[in-house]
Amino acid sequence: MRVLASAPAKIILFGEHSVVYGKPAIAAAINLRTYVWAEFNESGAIKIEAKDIRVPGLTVSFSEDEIYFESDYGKAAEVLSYVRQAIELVREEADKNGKGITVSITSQIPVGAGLGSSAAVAVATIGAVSRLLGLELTNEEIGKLGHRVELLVQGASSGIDPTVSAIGGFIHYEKGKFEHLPFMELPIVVGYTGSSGSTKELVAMVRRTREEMPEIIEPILLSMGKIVERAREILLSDLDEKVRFERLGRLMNINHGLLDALGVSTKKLSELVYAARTAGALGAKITGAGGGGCMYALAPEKQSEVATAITIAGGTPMITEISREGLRIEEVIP
Ligand SMILES: Nc1ncnc2c1ncn2[C@@H]1O[C@H](COP(=O)(O)OP(=O)(O)O)[C@@H](O)[C@H]1O
Ligand SMILES: C[C@@](O)(CCOP(=O)(O)O)CC(=O)O
Ligand SMILES: [Mg+2]
Repeated sequence: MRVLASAPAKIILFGEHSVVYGKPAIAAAINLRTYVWAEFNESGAIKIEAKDIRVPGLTVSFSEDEIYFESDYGKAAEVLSYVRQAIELVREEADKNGKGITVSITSQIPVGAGLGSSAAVAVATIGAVSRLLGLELTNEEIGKLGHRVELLVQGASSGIDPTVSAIGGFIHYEKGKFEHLPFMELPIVVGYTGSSGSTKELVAMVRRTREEMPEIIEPILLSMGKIVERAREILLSDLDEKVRFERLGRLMNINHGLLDALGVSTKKLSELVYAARTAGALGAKITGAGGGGCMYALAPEKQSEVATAITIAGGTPMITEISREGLRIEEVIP
């Protein structure tokens, strides 16, 4: 039997980092996906084929007639830890530790770019392997297991990414609980800096700063939570669309400034943010953990101008759509 599952990337519209400290956040699934095939193998071992992830620490030596490969096994194994933990968790749930499983991954989501590639790979792996082992889990339950995977690998995780990747759409999230917001098309442009940041390291950095100067950092996190509350009210209001977008844009700009204050922006991210605003975006901010990765801009009727400005500033624009669907079982071959 072979099973193919897929799970989407996300953007965090408001509230990354503060969500780790129990504040609310708003996120949406987007139409970039990670695909995972799962099947049994005869060896009894877990085998992971990650087809488009770079393995750090690889050395290749050439002599006259031979090629030697050396790899830093620690680093290589670490890169695959989300997938490994996802498989282990499902095997524990299914109580079927004996059978070998081969998992094969292809992904459209840039890695370490703030678009939730870690959550998508965990959710798609749990989806494929749980179906292979005959477990009947809801997407919501799979989102919770995805959260456990992120906690095991990163040490800290709010759970918003695996939740939105599993259930899809547009959500308000707070302390493990989510509410679907009414589905709406948002005129956004994502700008990718081309560099990456590690969520594990950035979350740890914010934690250290908060421990060092709580009286300064706590009010910033509180303020981010207040931004989310206002954004939710605006999204649920019957205000005219133009007014809604203007207000959301202002909140995005404040949220970006606060993320910068936490130290998670980079020169390139801020350049893309300012380029987008100059080209007519109503608001622009980092999405995800930062330290590289992506920003997004809200740009009604200005999406192509903003995309051009992001390109001129050295970034890669992506005009994405919100994905209603979360985890999907694409194929089951008996
Ligand atoms: N296609 C993939 N195959 C295997 N692992 C992946 C894949 N995509 C992402 N990952 C895992 O997720 C990590 C990146 O997660 P993270 O630092 O949270 O950034 P983000 O979730 O923003 O992309 C990678 O280092 C890798 O361990
Ligand atoms: C920084 C954070 O709020 C979001 C991280 O998203 P990403 O892994 O950078 O896509 C962490 C979390 O919510 O667990
Ligand atoms: Mg992540």
